[in-house]
Amino acid sequence: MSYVSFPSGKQFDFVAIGRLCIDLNANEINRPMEETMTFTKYVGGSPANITIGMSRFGMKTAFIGKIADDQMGRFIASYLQRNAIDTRNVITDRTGALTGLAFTEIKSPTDCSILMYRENAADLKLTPEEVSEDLIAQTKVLLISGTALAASPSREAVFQALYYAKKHGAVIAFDLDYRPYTWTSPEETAAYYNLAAEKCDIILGTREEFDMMERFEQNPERSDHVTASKWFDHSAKIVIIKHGKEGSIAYTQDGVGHRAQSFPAKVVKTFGAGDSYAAGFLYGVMQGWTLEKSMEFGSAAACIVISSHSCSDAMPAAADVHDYIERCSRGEITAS
Ligand SMILES: Nc1ncnc2c1ncn2[C@@H]1O[C@H](COP(=O)(O)OP(=O)(O)OP(=O)(O)O)[C@@H](O)[C@H]1O
Ligand SMILES: O=C(O)C[C@@H](O)[C@H](O)C(=O)CO
Repeated sequence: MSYVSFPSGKQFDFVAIGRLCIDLNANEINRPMEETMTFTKYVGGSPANITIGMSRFGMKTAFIGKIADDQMGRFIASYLQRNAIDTRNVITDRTGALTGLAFTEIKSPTDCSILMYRENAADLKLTPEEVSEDLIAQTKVLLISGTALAASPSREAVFQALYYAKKHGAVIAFDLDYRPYTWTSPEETAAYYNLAAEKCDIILGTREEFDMMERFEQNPERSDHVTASKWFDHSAKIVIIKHGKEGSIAYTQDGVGHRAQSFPAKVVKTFGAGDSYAAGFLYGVMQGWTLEKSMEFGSAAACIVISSHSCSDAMPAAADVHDYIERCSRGEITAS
């Protein structure tokens, strides 16, 4: 059964808007940042990672965002291009804004944190006038991500993109991607997240991210079913609530909860699980697979990324994900 129908006759399968930054992932893992001496540089930012994932699955993709006018910005643009992502709407900032940097600390597979440098970040400078209506008119799916809502003018740029997506019939996916360090107050955060989510067809978030949006007021029991139901009064067709290693549940308008277990993984770090899960899941539903199969595919893609050093560069091809699922079914992969 198909819960979302994707428009046909579009040039792009998938366009995302939002954060483009640099991840500097600790090379010396299993130790605190104070003792970490070297890092490897990767493209980062949740929507960028998801787009790279979709492109590796063979989807036709493009990105809408803003990069700094410096070596880091040029590194990001060329990496996207090498991954066959259309960058016609990746704008170069001319105001002296900087590329956001995320230094990751990998103390253990379950204890990872991020040290962010996001003062005057270029990605938050994208203006509504810079969002290309033509590009959004030409995509089956538009993905938005929460961090771009944290400040103006990027916030208004996202709402402009939502307007164009509705106007031209693109399916809208929202990865909540809540990063507290980019926001100033819980009230402001919840207000903008809720306003954007009302307009979206597919909403993906962790239990904690939905808690942030609900502020515990409407749902003191933290029930996934209560969380999902609210969005079906707006535009949502699918609401996914992720529970890390415990798996995920997708609710549909008929009130049914579709569950997916996670797969075993030799975890290096947990960053990037949500991004690869989103890419795998969206790819699956765009192939017309069942929700269960799409979630399974997303869960296996997540395992590949969390077993690797990076988020973006580790995004797998579809054959790698199928292979991972088969190896798990043969008992060849066990948890770390
Ligand atoms: N330790 C783990 N072992 C196996 N699979 C995992 C693990 N952690 C996450 N996953 C898989 O990844 C999916 C998404 O993970 P999670 O709920 O942690 O998302 P997230 O918090 O958005 O991720 P991120 O850390 O990238 O922000 C889960 O539903 C699960 O399938
Ligand atoms: O901005 C962050 O929080 C880190 C990102 O750059 C990282 O690539 C990520 O978003 C993983 O989900």
